[in-house]
Amino acid sequence: MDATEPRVPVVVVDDLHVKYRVFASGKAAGNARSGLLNMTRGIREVHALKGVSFTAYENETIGVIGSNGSGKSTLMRALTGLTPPAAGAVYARSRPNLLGVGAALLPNLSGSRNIVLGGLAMGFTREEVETLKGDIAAFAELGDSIDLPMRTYSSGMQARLKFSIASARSHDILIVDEALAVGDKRFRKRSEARIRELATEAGTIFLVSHSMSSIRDTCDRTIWINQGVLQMDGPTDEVVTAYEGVRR
Ligand SMILES: Nc1ncnc2c1ncn2[C@@H]1O[C@H](COP(=O)(O)OP(=O)(O)OP(=O)(O)O)[C@@H](O)[C@H]1O
Repeated sequence: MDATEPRVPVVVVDDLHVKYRVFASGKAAGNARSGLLNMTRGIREVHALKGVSFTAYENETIGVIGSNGSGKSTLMRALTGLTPPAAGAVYARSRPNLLGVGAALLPNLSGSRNIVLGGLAMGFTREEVETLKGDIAAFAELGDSIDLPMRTYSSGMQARLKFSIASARSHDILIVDEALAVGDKRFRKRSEARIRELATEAGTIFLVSHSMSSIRDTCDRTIWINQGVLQMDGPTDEVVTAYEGVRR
């Protein structure tokens, strides 16, 4: 992109807080006189995101990293609107899509039938699905297995098919959560290339991953979430190097 071109903001996250309320197994305090149980003692609050702020721009591919339980998935669910903020806000140009068609696929149907089903579930018309069917099957590289029921596929084969269906459509704002961790190395390289292609075709991509090589190969910018706080936000190389430094 030309450095003099004004950057178009696509997602603005403003001082976002997310809290979960969970019932912890503990001693519920009894109130002898009323006979009612005081359950409040058993409710624990997890403050999963504590004031996260950043702006994502058009055509950026942003890596999201952090250790287990740091708040990455919570942040992504908040972007899609699935998890409501306790405070702060998320503003987005259009609704961010989570890459995935998992729920729509049926194990007893063949790969080809699932391509049609998954395509329709993603909002393609019948004609569009018919046109794209061949490309989706070719990208998945499942050979003759494409005519076998999906329940006979290995988890890697299923992941390939899901990725191929989900990435057939370009999205304005796309969230890819660990989808690349499955599949073999060659497929991972091809899916990374496909993600870069989607980023140029359309808008903005968030890639959540524990694979630093995927993040380095795919993202120009990376945000690091640590215990619910935005620890660092900047060029991928700098952020990943700092992250790997503290994990050593
Ligand atoms: N539905 C939920 N109810 C209660 N607590 C939750 C819920 N989902 C997540 N949490 C808590 O919120 C915190 C952040 O979890 P989150 O799943 O966002 O982390 P993450 O960075 O995506 O982790 P991972 O790398 O393991 O996928 C954790 O402490 C987790 O236990």
